[in-house]
Amino acid sequence: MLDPKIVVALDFDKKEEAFSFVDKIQPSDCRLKVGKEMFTYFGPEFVKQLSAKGFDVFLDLKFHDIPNTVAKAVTAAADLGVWMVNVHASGGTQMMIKSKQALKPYGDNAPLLIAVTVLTSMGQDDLNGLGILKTPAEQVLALADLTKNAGLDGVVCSAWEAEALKVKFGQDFKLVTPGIRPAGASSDDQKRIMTPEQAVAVGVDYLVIGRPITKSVDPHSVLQNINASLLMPN
Ligand SMILES: O=c1ccn([C@@H]2O[C@H](COP(=O)(O)O)[C@@H](O)[C@H]2O)c(=O)[nH]1
Repeated sequence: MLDPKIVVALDFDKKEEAFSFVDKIQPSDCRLKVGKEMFTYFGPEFVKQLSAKGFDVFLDLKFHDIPNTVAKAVTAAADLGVWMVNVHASGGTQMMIKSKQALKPYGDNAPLLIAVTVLTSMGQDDLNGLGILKTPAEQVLALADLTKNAGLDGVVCSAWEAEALKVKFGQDFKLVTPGIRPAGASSDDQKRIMTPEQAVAVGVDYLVIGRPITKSVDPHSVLQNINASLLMPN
């Protein structure tokens, strides 16, 4: 069975541009991530259109609210038929437990439920600004611990934390990492970055990549080249 590792962040403000990209690729090349921008513009119908083309969709809305509200939002995502959905681990244990319970009726068809730890755009200064004195790695570990204990399937983190998380939580605990940048690419607003090849080598399960692919002059070739690089031994 195909299990593409790349999840392309479809952050476009025009549906036509997103479809022009999607029409050049296959579900065997990558999965697709729909985040706040495209979901706010184009809604559930857009997600259904991507699924109808055969793509697994990661609905990256990072729910963060009281347990009842988040559990219902996660249920709505499951009804939409997405492959993966996420919440913020900092929403707390009860919020995560209730969200996981909400997916029970879906059995094997439930989406993977993962939790965001520390955004990849944040470094030590950003954490300190929030009054958090732990290092990003320590804070990720603490939030991943809450996530694992709440029974979720994995976390969103940076590839920098991947090795330690796999050692502590095991191979089945999924690691989904944005902040992936091919060598030489601009880091944009990302702070904790790693190349696709290095990220796979440290145990990342799914690589979220947006602008380095979608803003390039030949996005399809960039995607193919990254996929090819993942097959080569380091
Ligand atoms: O910690 C996080 C969580 C989510 N994201 C999302 O991933 C993509 C990254 O896009 P790039 O263009 O490759 O930077 C984007 O949709 C973010 O909302 C993240 O970057 N970091």
